[in-house]
Amino acid sequence: MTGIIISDDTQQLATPTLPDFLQSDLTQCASLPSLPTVAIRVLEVAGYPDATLNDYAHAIERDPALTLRLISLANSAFYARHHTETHSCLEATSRLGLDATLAAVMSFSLWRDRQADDQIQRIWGRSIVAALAARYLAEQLCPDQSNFVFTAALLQDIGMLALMAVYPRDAQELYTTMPLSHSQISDGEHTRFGCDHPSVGGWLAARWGVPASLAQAISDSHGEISTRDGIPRFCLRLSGLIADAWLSSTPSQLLAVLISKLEPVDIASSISLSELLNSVESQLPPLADLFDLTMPFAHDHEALVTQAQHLLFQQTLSLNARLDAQQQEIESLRQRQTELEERSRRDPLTGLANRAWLEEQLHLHFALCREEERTMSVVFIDLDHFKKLNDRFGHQTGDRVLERFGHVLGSLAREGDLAGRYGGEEFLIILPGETAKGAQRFAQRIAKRLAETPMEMIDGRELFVSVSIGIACLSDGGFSNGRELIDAADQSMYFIKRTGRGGISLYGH
Ligand SMILES: Nc1nc2c(ncn2[C@@H]2O[C@H](COP(=O)(O)OP(=O)(O)OP(=O)(O)O)[C@@H](O)[C@H]2O)c(=O)[nH]1
Repeated sequence: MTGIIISDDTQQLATPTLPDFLQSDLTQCASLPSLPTVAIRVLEVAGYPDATLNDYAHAIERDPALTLRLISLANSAFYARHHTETHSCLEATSRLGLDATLAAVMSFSLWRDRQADDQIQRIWGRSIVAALAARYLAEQLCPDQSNFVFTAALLQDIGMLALMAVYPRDAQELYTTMPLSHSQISDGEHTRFGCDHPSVGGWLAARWGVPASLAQAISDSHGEISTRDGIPRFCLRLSGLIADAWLSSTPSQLLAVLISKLEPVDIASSISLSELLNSVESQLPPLADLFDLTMPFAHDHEALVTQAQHLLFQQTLSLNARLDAQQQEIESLRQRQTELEERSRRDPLTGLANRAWLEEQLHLHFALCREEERTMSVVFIDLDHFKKLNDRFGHQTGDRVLERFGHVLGSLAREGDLAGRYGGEEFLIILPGETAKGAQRFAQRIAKRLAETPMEMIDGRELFVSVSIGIACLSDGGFSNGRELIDAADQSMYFIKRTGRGGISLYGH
């Protein structure tokens, strides 16, 4: 038998704190759920480390109605499975165990003087379903804590009773929207009261003087489903969600959500949801009778769980389809972005790199070659007498010549080289790793190709163009940046222009 023992340790657990206004309203509320003297006396007994069952029984026997209820509970199918009938308070208490006795005393006491309106019926209905589910889970996962988990689950919603007493109208509005899940109710409570009912419940329980560990469990009862805060908390929190599903008009949908929440929790794979629901259903009627409750809905559990799994499967399929569609969209956006980036680097007439991309790449290669102590060269090309060509044959012919020249240049550049149009009829080729001699050979190949290849046919006559080429090599000039390298190649090119055009000049040679 496991009892709730108040030790110094448990007393040190944090008492839930509430907003000041709420604490003051709760404290001043005359109709706040309270415990009758007998329940207070039982709590006092629970506080003695060496309290005996006899002490409990004596405290309870002062209230004959309560005693009768406890005896009925002990004789109910839930507790009496393998026992003979109990007739005394002492026998009942020893059969129930201290935790269940305490929970029963408090629940009956709280329940007894309340009008059994629909709302309260639902709150207690949920608590009872949750308590049975919590007990089943705890028996599977942490058997030595099952009484504690049962008690905490049974009392997890007492904060709702307190809020109904203090703010009847607000609570009425909020709770008539039930069946909402309790996480939705908690959101509404936060908006209206600045905190939710589990915190209020924990505060109220602490005020009654229940063991601090129990008050803490009540205030933690609606947290996230994980085993991070321990298995008993996991059972407690899961029990509330099961009760939400049980009471819902669309149980399979809530169960589907629940199954997906349980998927990442390792320990959950050992729980059979349909067995759990069957167990709750078989134990519910006697317990509901004891509380004079209309029994919450009965369900076909096998069908319900299958339906929930089917629903989850469909949701997963449609989620996957949505993810696929999103993935495709992201892929096509990525492609489009790559295309746009590529286009923004190209000269539209020749298809070669544009000036901005040439300069960016030149600075990169310059820095890299210096760092790796490699050389590099740039080749600056200017078409000769291009103005005359335009004037004589027209701008369109000029464009076609530029386009074809760009094609020739592109075909002569090797992998790793970057050929581009620097502006107008000027072209630049970056040759990473290339010496001045190598760059010169490259320039000669261009000149040779131009001498052999007409750039245009005009009235059946071939039109050839010549170019002036300047070359600068990193090893030849003590250059400190890419800009200086281009300027040097440009100067060499102008030397050719000045000395008659159609030639190649190497900077510094
Ligand atoms: N068709 C065409 N012409 C262009 C383009 N860009 C620049 N030009 C022309 O190219 C000509 C360049 O003239 P200049 O700078 O005097 O050079 P040049 O006539 O080649 O003389 P030199 O370089 O001294 O041989 C100008 O008439 C520009 O209008 C273009 O995209 N298409």
